[in-house]
Amino acid sequence: MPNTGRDYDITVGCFGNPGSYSDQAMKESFAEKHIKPIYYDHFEDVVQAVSAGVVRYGVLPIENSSTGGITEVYDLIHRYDCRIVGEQYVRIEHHLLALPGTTLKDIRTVYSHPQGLAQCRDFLKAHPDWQLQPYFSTSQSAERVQREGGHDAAAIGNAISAELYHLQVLVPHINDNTTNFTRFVIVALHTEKRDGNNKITLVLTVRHRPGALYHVLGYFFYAGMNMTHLESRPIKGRPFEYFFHIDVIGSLDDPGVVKTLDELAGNCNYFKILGNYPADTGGTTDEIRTDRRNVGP
Ligand SMILES: O=C(O)C(=O)C[C@]1(C(=O)O)C=C[C@@H](O)C=C1
Repeated sequence: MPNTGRDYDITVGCFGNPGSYSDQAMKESFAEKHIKPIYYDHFEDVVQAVSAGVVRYGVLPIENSSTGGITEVYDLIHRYDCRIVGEQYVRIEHHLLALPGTTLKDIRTVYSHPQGLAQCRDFLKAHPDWQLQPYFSTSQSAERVQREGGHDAAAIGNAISAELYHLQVLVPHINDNTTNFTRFVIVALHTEKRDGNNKITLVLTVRHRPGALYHVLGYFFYAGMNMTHLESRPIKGRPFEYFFHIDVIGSLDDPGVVKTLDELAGNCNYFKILGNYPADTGGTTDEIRTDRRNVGP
């Protein structure tokens, strides 16, 4: 994040409450800053707070290595006209959390964020009698189990939540995919220009004719720009037409990249740059790369 010289001023909107994975992402991303976090129950609240200037930045999950794009977040960033100014990968290690003394036989209800439930589907399938209850975030689920104080409930969340909300880890490492990562984005109202911005996020629509997307992707291929993500989102009121959200490696300081994007924009019905920011190249991404070699069904 940029050094504003007035770090104590930095208000950051974060999804969930203390202990959520978004909280973890925020703390890693702003590790060297003094921030004032404000927590929100819904993804939209975070984006709205950024858009209204209540917070300077917002932290939201956008993509998971097991369950794919968190489509609501793509739509919100675009709809509220926010910009992406950073990204942070976090390794997701889900555990089954319950009050000390709880046994598996006691459990009737399991709370978690829908993503938490989706990422532990195989483990949960082995307990068909449990009622799966989607709740705001993983950490709020843990907090609820503590607050309600019953041995008939458990939450899916991380070890930080277990500690914060005085729960025991009843079953560790319950995510289906042992190499489970979520990519978080840092959003702001405006683009931030700084050295090391090497990833670009775009949103565009293509002309309605055969091969239009192929044609668009060809620009990246011929410019040698590595495309790291493509997500299609339906356009409201225009059935079977899509916004394409695209991440490519490149910097807007590079005249070749700017020229390629200009040409590309000329071939789209709609084209917007949502951000140019430093790709997260921390230790986690090296782990992801290693894991990519272990592909399987
Ligand atoms: O519930 C949380 O703790 C969150 O930060 C949300 C969230 C998500 O929506 O993807 C973040 C990371 C994990 O993938 C599971 C849940």
